[in-house]
Amino acid sequence: MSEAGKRNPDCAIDAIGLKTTGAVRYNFGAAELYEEAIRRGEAKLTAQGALVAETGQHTGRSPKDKFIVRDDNTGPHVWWDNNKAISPAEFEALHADFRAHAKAKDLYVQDLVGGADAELQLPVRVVTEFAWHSLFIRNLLIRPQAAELERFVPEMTIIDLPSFRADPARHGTRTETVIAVDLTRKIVLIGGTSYAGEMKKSVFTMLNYLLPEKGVMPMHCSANEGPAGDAAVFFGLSGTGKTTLSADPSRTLIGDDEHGWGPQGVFNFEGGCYAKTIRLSAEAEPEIFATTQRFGTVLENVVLNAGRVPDFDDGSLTENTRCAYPLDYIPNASRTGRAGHPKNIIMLTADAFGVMPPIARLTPAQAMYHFLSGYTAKVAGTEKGVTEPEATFSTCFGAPFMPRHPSEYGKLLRELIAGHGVDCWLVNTGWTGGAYGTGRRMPIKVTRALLGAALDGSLNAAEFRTDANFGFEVPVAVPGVDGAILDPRSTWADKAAYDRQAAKLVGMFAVNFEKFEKHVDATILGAAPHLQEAAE
Ligand SMILES: Nc1ncnc2c1ncn2[C@@H]1O[C@H](COP(=O)(O)OP(=O)(O)OP(=O)(O)O)[C@@H](O)[C@H]1O
Ligand SMILES: O=C([O-])CC(=O)C(=O)O
Ligand SMILES: [Mn+2]
Repeated sequence: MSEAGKRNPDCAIDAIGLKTTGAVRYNFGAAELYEEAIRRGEAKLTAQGALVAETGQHTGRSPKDKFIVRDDNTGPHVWWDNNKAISPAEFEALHADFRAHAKAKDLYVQDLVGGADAELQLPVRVVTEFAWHSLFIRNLLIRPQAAELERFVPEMTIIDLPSFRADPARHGTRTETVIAVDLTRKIVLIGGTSYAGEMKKSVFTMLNYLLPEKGVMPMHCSANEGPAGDAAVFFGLSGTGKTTLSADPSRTLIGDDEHGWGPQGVFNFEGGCYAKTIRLSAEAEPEIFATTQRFGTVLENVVLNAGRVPDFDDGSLTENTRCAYPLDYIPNASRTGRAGHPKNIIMLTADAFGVMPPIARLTPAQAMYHFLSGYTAKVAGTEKGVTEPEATFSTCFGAPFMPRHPSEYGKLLRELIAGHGVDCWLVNTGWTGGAYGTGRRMPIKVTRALLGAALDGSLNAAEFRTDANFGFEVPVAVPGVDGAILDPRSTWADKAAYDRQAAKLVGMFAVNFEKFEKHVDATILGAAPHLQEAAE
């Protein structure tokens, strides 16, 4: 048994009101959790020593099954148009039923921390039914030192019981799946799903609620730092490239998904990464690929071939295949999880309409407009034979995780951008040469070259044109990049089709932004895209 495991493990669950006649495994490390997960038939070993688990029905988050307890404390502060409420009584019933469900189960407990800033950190106790979930969350959050564990007092509790089935009549849920968040008592109950990402995003949701009151901006972004100490943050919705682009051998990785920006600068909420692995290639993403080839990494819904080698091209379980690893599995990752104030903010979008340029410079007002819009596009399900992409607007680049009104986050960000003179950029990692179905995905090499120029400051010296539709500035030439790709219209064989597609997208932005109009001033409204007569 590990050193930490020698502490009375029952105390750890007692303290949060749980009891079980089963075993309680406290703060097990990777080796012990591997043995447990394999012994219990939860997971398998890959040929290279990673652990791989399947999640069954739920291979992604279930945002429609997420609920926040509406009480006197949260009532006035939560953005209820975006968050579903359950009553304190429904949560109580759920909590009691979770306790009953756990009463004879073996349970895994991890004492971890959210937030790399000592002043702002949130100690979290995570109790799971699955050993592999225990390893996942141990990889993802910050692992306290032994001395810190001795005096660990949890502020937040997560109980994750995938075999639990919620009862809509009794618990106020939509289905048997539930993610119930009590922001007041800092308890999250997860049932009816095995998707591990729910746990990490629960901590994110909690910090997104707690930190604005302390004047700290929580962000769905990755972050890294250049050799001159220049930090950059990369906002973006799922699949836009936060994880891929923040892993950059020339820069120190701070984190891949969730950060705070406070008076001291930027800090990671987490101690690990959760990377997409579909079609992962050693050539395009060597650092991330390497994490999948070693002991300790958790692969989720990745299919193995007969030799137990991961087949990253196999999306038969889901397109959302993932790997979860501690931050230090990336060479050149920060040991502190902290950096100074960002010099650059990148807003990532995967524009499947092929309308947006691969990079554009934003004014502070345009940055606020795009932050509140939170645009990306999803490619339609191939099985249905539909080729038309679907626009997604998710405010703050993370609406499912934002308990407060976007204007609160927007105000914080606006002040920080102004106060620190940050340069802002929009980067399209989506389609070029046409929309999805006609064009191709932006080569990662191109995106990296453009980002390199933005982050080292050289791009600011380029010649820019103003985009006719979006009003932002687009570089005309960048050393090392084929100039044609900078102007999306020029990459389309059919210019009229481009203009129609651009008009459609501008229209979608306008409709989406209506709900924010009364919350923003004229400067931000003036940064909205406007349809122009096309050139030529
Ligand atoms: N030009 C590009 N830039 C970035 N990623 C690209 C590009 N072209 C293709 N990709 C692929 O797109 C995916 C980007 O996913 P990534 O994991 O970085 O998203 P994310 O923003 O971290 O999402 P999540 O919040 O869900 O973790 C990767 O699978 C990557 O290989
Ligand atoms: O949490 C997840 O499932 C993955 C993620 O980062 C996101 O969706 O933004
Ligand atoms: Mn990611």
